[in-house]
Amino acid sequence: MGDEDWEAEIVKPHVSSYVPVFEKDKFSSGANGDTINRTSASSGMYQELDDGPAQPDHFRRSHFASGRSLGNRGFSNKFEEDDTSGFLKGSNNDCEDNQTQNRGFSRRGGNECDHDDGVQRVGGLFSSKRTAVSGTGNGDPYHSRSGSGRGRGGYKGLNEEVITGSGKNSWKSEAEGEAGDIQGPKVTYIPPPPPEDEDSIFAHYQTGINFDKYDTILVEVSGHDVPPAILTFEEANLCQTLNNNIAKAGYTKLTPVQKYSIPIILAGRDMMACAQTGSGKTAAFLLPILAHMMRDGITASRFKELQEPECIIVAPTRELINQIYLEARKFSYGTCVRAVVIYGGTQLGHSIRQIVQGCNVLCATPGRLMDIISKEKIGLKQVKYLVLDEADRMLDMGFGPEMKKLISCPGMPTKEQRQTLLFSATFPEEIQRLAGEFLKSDYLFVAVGQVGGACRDVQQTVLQVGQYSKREKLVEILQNTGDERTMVFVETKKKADFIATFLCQEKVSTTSIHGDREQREREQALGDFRCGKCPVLVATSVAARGLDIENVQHVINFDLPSTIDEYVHRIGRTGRCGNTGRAISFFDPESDNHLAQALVKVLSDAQQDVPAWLEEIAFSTYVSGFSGSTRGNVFASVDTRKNYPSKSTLNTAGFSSPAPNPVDEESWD
Ligand SMILES: Nc1ncnc2c1ncn2[C@@H]1O[C@H](COP(=O)(O)OP(=O)(O)OP(=O)(O)O)[C@@H](O)[C@H]1O
Repeated sequence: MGDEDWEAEIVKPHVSSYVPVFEKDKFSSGANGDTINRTSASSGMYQELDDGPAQPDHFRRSHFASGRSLGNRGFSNKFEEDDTSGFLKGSNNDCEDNQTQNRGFSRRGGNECDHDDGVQRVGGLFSSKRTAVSGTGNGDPYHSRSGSGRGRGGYKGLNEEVITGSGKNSWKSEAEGEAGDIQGPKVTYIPPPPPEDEDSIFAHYQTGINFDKYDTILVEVSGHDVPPAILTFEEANLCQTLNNNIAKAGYTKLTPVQKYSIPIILAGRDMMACAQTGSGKTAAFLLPILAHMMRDGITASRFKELQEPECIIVAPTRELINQIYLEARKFSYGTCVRAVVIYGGTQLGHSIRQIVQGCNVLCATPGRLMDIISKEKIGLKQVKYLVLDEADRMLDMGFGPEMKKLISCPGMPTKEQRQTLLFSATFPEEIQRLAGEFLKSDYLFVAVGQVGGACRDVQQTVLQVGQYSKREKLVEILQNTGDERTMVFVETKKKADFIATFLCQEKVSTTSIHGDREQREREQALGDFRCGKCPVLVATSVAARGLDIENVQHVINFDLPSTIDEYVHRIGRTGRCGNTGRAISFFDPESDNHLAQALVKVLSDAQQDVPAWLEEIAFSTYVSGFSGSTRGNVFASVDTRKNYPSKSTLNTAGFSSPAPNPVDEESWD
């Protein structure tokens, strides 16, 4: 029995959902009832303030307060003092908190993801036990990564785990943690079931004014024997129930990635697809998979001793996998296919209970998936479809090893026997090369153009703002945006709490999401943001990818991310599905110069204004041979394979009349 007494949990009826783990230690504040866990790993700001008797009352009162009147409160308040005593000092720690200073490949994807299940586990076939490898450069990029950021939910940095509570952060290797001295708390959170009524299941937001402009996007498909694209849902020849569900979801027209991916998947081909944020990649893989499952006549049965899902979908964060599950549930509504979601930060027994009720499509975060497999709660023999959403993230050093373990699990069909589908808005070359291990050699690569990967429906602005002026600028911007739903991205978990608190003090109704918050708090925060109760969400990169939230009009990069790909994902939280949005980024020349060149490329590719000062910085920090990750090409990402034929078309044209290839020739041969 591991840390979580899941067997007992299965037989015992639950007393209640929402069982807080640290009830005593929580303080709750503000009208929305949001809470901050004092014992969480984010020891910085909160513990400093909590521990001392001099904690200002207004801090407690204002945190997550509701109401919004951005008066001229100025900045000469308690937080000014904190600038030097707490936050700014702390922010240096913060930077170490989550990250190595390496800004390259090893940090791709930002600082947070969901490796863990909230408890530390030892032993077992797929135990979380990992060897901390201190060195890099052994030739295998996967070997130099950390295992799971365990404990409280976040990615703690490569090979390291932050031990808090001593007043300053110290570093500890994972191997030490494995010895058992950092036992995570037992996770008891049971997420509330999603609403079951049809209206809620099919609730959707409207496509935007630029939805039809998708028709002018260039698409390139490379590989042999490419199935022709379809132009309408009817051409996909899906069964009636699926068609009904598509109609109820409000889909009348295919997006480009759907036009190309659906026939490829229906033809049984492996594929890697890169398409801009918010352009419908989820339905692009769900619909053909469900169509095949319906054709093959599978039925979920709670009476099977061992559940053997036909489809496994993995994604890097809990909130994203939950969203994918809701899409799967929507499209499979009224069919015999049952989708299940399991993710970390929730009670393991709850995950198992969901599975044993019947599971055809298993949506999972990697940590929880490997746990369930190690406990032999699912069999893998029937897996016909394996989907990696945010595939570049799933294959990087953070999750890649977990994914490698997954495909070599006992019973898992080989890549020749299953269909593997990789989707993302970004796909760096080095990750594409790693992906070969997962895909059949004749996989197809679909690149749905949007220059540099940033969505053109997002109006991008970059402002030069030094570290010390950022808060003032943030408030100034929020004063002008009224109640617009805004996501504010910061680089560290502690800073997320700090800025959320600061904004609440400024009477901006704000909540925050990051990996040190309990899962219940994360879901509450997202819920409050989604429904507009808190129109501002301060987030770390844990919310950068995939989240599809109605009416996010605005993304602010309070801190720029370390990679340009992460920037593309973050700003993609707005301007989705033909809607327009705005992104404002604070560029601090003290820390962000390494991004200048890539930013100039992304901005100019998306036909945005490029500030002269940014061009100057880019020029002065010029790195020869830079192509902006996989950029330097009209497509977000290009197929790195050589000698594969490719065709690019306007996506309305199928493959019959290829448009002139706008791609520089050396990239496509
Ligand atoms: N054909 C369609 N017609 C109308 N709405 C659609 C269509 N396809 C997808 N959508 C909607 O567009 C929104 C964005 O889709 P989705 O989340 O799949 O984008 P994505 O490409 O996966 O984005 P990201 O790269 O950020 O993960 C969703 O609300 C989805 O329901």
